[in-house]
Amino acid sequence: MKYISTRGQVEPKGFIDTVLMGLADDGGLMVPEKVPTVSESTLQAWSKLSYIDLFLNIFALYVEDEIPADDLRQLAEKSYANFRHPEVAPVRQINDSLHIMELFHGPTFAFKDVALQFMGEFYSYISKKYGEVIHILGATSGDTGAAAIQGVRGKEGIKICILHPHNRVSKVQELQMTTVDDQNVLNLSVKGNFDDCQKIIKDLFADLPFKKQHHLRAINSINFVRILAQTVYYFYAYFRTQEAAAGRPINICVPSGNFGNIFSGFLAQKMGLPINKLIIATNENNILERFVKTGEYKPGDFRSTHSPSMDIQVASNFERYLYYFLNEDAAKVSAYMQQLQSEGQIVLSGADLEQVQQDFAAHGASNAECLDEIRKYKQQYDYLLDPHTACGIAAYELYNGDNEVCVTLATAHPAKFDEAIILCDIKQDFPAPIAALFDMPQYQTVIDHDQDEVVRQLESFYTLQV
Ligand SMILES: Cc1ncc(COP(=O)(O)O)c(C=O)c1O
Ligand SMILES: N[C@@H](CCOP(=O)(O)O)C(=O)O
Repeated sequence: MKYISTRGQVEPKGFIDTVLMGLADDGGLMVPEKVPTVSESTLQAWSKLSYIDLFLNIFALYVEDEIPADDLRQLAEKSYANFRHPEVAPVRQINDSLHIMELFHGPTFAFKDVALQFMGEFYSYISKKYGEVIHILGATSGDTGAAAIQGVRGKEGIKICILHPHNRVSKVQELQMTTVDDQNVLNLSVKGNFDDCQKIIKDLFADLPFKKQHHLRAINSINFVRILAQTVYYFYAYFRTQEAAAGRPINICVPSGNFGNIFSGFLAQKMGLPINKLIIATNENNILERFVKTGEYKPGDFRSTHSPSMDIQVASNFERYLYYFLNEDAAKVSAYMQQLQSEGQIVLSGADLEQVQQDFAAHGASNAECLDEIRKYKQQYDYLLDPHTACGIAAYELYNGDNEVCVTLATAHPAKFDEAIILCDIKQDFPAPIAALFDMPQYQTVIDHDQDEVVRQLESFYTLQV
């Protein structure tokens, strides 16, 4: 299996080189040269597998012989060993049409752990086996950073620097990142928003001499392995729901920001998983909703909402979708991305827009709707939603048709976002690992939104002996 760039200017690469490259060297995103498809009989066989065995079967199609099967199994087992639920990502039935897949049983209580625990193990393996220097650089609206830091803290041969928007992540997210005192971790709290942080790191990755000199590696969903690891739970969600669905079509509804999570669902669908509808749920930063409803992809004004991890206007995986939408024509993708940069928007209409609407439904929940859903589900089902999942539930309620079943992905534990829960007049108990954070000292450097300052911080971090 080889991987190529959505912009067509990178020589085909193997799996490991693709992971190490992160953002493609031509500014695009890496994708498989050919998406492997699975037959109905394979789906049938996979439907009984444990989470880890399913992971290994899916990864085998993409990694081929680059990582020996025993090594891959060990990496997967280690990655999921410290999840609090034996199933990794259990599915709970809420009522006849709604199932919730809980993706928050990992160490940092958000769905990012599912892929980032594996990435931490994977980078450590590559560093030991091939002597690669791993200097992770990432941007976060709160969850990716916490999960990535947790995945690699204290690991030999790896340093990690995470940029988060100053005062724009929840208190628990901030504490999860900044109470880590390992010498291989640097937290930069940037006076700006997530899009500013993401732009800085993408520009640094695009500076190829800088990237090479400092061995920069990506953990955000620009890295294809993040997408692949997330694909596993779409299969798992589908299989766990099939019996209760009893032949009814199964939709999957996904709280979305950077478009990485839902793109993993799109990939699962391309591989042959018969998901009926993929429903995009966003908040008041509703660029994805506007795109699906009107064909206009245009970053708007940034809004701070009750679901801060989805406060994103520039969704980096949109380019991967565009690539498949444009029938894998890299030249057209480059032209569209050029247009986005020069004109600030991409507009699709007519049959193109109809195609988008066949691929996705989308809803951007208002702040009020988000809180209403939290209150309603607590009252009706005694189930406490986190505000991102609550946006998902609002979209499920709008788009799940009669006689359809929907799995809504619960992307975080409500304890991470108590700011929203308090507004609903609900008092929750914090799980012990979260409660413990409040007594710990914090380590972070607050900086202006300034790429040169990030470079200075990185250069001094990389000279430190850890
Ligand atoms: C809790 C939570 N829900 C949803 C999302 C959106 O996921 P994605 O960025 O992959 O679209 C994020 C972060 O991105 C998140 O942290
Ligand atoms: N919500 C994310 C934003 C970054 O998304 P990623 O999937 O590209 O890592 C976060 O929690 O940081």
